Amino acid sequence: MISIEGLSKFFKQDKKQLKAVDNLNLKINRGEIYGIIGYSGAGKSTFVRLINRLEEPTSGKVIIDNQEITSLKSNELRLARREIGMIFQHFNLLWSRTVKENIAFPLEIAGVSKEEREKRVQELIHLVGLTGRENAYPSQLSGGQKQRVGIARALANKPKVLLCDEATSALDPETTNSILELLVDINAKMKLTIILITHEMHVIRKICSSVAVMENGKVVEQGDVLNVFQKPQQPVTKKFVEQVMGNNEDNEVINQLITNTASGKILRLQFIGETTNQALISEVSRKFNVDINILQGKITQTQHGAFGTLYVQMNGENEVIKNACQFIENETSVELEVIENAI
Ligand SMILES: Nc1ncnc2c1ncn2[C@@H]1O[C@H](COP(=O)(O)OP(=O)(O)OP(=O)(O)O)[C@@H](O)[C@H]1O
Repeated sequence: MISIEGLSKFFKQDKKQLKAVDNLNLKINRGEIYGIIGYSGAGKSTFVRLINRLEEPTSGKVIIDNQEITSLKSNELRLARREIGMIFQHFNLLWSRTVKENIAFPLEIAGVSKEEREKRVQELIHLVGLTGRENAYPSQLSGGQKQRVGIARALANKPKVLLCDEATSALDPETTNSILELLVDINAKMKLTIILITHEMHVIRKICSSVAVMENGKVVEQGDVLNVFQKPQQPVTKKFVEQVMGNNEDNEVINQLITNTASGKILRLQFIGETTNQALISEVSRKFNVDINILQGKITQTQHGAFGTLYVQMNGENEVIKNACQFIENETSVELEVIENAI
């Protein structure tokens, strides 16, 4: 468990005090992938750098598994840092060293024997999918491969925690996905806690179980990713959710659907953590002899199942439609709202 208590970092800027991180309080469970999202300048990087004390806090505590990181002396801090790996947006690799030598670097510093180093480096190269590239230099690698080296290096000393500072922001969407999948794989295999900062909600959606939203140095909202997607409270959170879901639920859209739909009933289906959204439509259609047309909507996958809204048109006899609706309401976790009888 990681506990952040009253953590603050103030900088002096033009004789004024800038509150980059302002009284942060968070609890992060062991083994989870915890996302911190915020726009540029929100204080995310400063926060993540306070966790391993790359930045010294103005006040407050960081406690990892009962060890107060913020009160450690420099010797103790050096040892504690072996248990906190970090990866960066621009990879921070050593350009004059090969892939193998970059990954071995933290092991050399930790005084690991040559034989053991070589064994561990081979394991890591295999883990991050870089077999065959051991002797390449960073300049010969793609962005995704460079980040794989960064990840292998961060994992060399078998840390308990991995900090990811905008680790996919310099990568194209496809490479981003492959790096995110690698992080999920590592999280499951090594049971390590991942704290990831980003300004992209799809990164949170894809791999995080919990999220905190930062604005002006403060956490303005936090919770399970599904809950935050379902009921974003703060304007900034709503904007982030719209990055993924769009903003298609206004009355105008619904009115248009009603006008354009000639028969049957229009239903709004809200999926929250559902794993079988496609199966539901075909199941209801088969079971009740109704036709279901998907009119519009968006379903997206999170770590805890599907989330989103579908507008559908259901055609059939009134009594049958009623039974089908009752089935959806009573037998599934999908929330149903009958919008309107089409004319
Ligand atoms: N060393 C520093 N000295 C002075 N001000 C700083 C320093 N580091 C960060 N800041 C300021 O603190 C605020 C938060 O910066 P931070 O980099 O943590 O935000 P961020 O959310 O990570 O944004 P970005 O994604 O753009 O890096 C900004 O206003 C920044 O200018």
